[in-house]
Amino acid sequence: MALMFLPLVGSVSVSESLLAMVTVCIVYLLMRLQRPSIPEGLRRLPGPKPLPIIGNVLEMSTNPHLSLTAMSERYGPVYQIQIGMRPVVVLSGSETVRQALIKQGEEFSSRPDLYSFRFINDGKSLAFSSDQAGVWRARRKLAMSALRSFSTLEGSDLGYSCVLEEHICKEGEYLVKQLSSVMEASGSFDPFRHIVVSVANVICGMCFGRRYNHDDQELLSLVNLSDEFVQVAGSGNPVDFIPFLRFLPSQTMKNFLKINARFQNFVQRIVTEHYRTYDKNNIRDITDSLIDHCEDRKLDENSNVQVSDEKIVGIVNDLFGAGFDTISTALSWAVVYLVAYPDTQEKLHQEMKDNVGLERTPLLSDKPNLPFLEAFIMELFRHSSFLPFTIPHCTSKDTALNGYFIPKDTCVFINQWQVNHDPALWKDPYSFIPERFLDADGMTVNKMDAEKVMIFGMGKRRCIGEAIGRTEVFLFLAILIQKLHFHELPGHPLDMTPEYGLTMKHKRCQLRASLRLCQED
Ligand code: HEM
Repeated sequence: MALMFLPLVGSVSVSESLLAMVTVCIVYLLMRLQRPSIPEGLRRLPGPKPLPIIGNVLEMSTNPHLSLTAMSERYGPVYQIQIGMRPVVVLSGSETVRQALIKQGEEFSSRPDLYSFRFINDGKSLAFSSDQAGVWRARRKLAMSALRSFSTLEGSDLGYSCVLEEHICKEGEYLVKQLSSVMEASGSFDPFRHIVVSVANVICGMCFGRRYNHDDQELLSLVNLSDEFVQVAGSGNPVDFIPFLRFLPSQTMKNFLKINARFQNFVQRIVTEHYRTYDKNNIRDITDSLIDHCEDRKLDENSNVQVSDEKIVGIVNDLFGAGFDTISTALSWAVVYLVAYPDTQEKLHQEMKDNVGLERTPLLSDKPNLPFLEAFIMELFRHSSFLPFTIPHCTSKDTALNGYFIPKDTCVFINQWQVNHDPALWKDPYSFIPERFLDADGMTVNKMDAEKVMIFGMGKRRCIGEAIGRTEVFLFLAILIQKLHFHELPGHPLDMTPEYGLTMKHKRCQLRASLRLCQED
């Protein structure tokens, strides 16, 4: 268990360690003396007894989604752990999560001020920063409207319902060609390495009006760094909660800072170019539309909230970052599941053949005729739960949940993984069974069951890219299933153990794919 500290702890002298420990002990004792009193009628939160200084860090293990799920079986859907000296409330169970994020949404919608979040987008991230509520609301509204207008724009080609669909279909077809040529040249391919470029190109098109070649070194070096980003930004990173760890040398933290700086530079250069070529009468993409908002000073006319230009244009940084990592993780997992469950892969291909055919590119309008594909995607979201926790939340005032008192400014973890594996909600939750989402006739997806899956969060902080995410996963996957047959590389058995982080990825692997012939029986 202590292994999780190793990347964070370097060589320090004995006297420095002692001084740090004594300081921490004093702070710990002071904090215990200051424990909030519980208002009448409410109870103190249950939870495991914390150790001095480190709290419950050792019990969290390297897979907090599993250990915190196990704790919820013991302490119930609302309990408190302590990471270092900071109390953290953990929520699980669909009803409790819904109560907190929807019915008491206002009280649970802030973000905690966590150390690692200060480096994301230079501390100005829409998703991670602890912006004051009015500023966050204004930026979120702007981001949603920019996303909506640039994803629903009319496509230039006949047959596409919108520019988003056109982008995805073109990138999907290009991805098939790319995988085929890599297969021809090398005999195997790394799914994440190629999917991430195709997905990044879709969001780059919307945000910056450009696409990149699959061999573009600058884009590749950026998108392939996301593994280290998500490891640090995942819920429960000790450095966010144990202040003295910040002063110890850590390669992981150094890499995290480097990734953020590189990301920031990449976007900043594109934004500067956009400012230089901005033309009010020709708004080319989301970056232009955000610059336009700044120029017009039309932001949120109904409120007096002032948001800096930097924070407005910086929204594009969040959209680009969230827009490629989440979707490429989902799609890369999807390909791995297709290989792990070959009968399911064949059933999906057969459904495609029967309802779309093998000649034309699948479209969004085919969705109602591909219920098994929809069920497969729901089961992929549920079973992999590749976003095991939402981004941490924080209480904006003293509140109560299920009769327990939760003080203002308490960090809150929402365990999506637990909701998706709760035996009270799902029969045989650890098995991968896409059919569980189909009605008895096998022809329609049961919407009530589909809504129980939690992967985009819920309530006021719910993901603003959900519609785009669902569209991309569906269309890219439809194209891949129609055109390619995926297999294991002999001698390289699949390892489906996820690596914990903000988004959990499968281990990098080599797979094989063969082109499906159009006249195949
Ligand atoms: C399959 C794809 C995706 C998944 C599973 C996903 C999931 C999530 C989750 C769990 C959250 C945190 C919710 C919370 O803290 O309660 C979130 C937030 C967010 N997502 Fe996504 N997301 C996806 C795609 C996207 C895309 C494509 C974009 C943008 C183009 C995007 C933009 C954002 C933003 C800006 C936030 C922060 C919202 C806020 O704090 O107000 N996401 N997403």
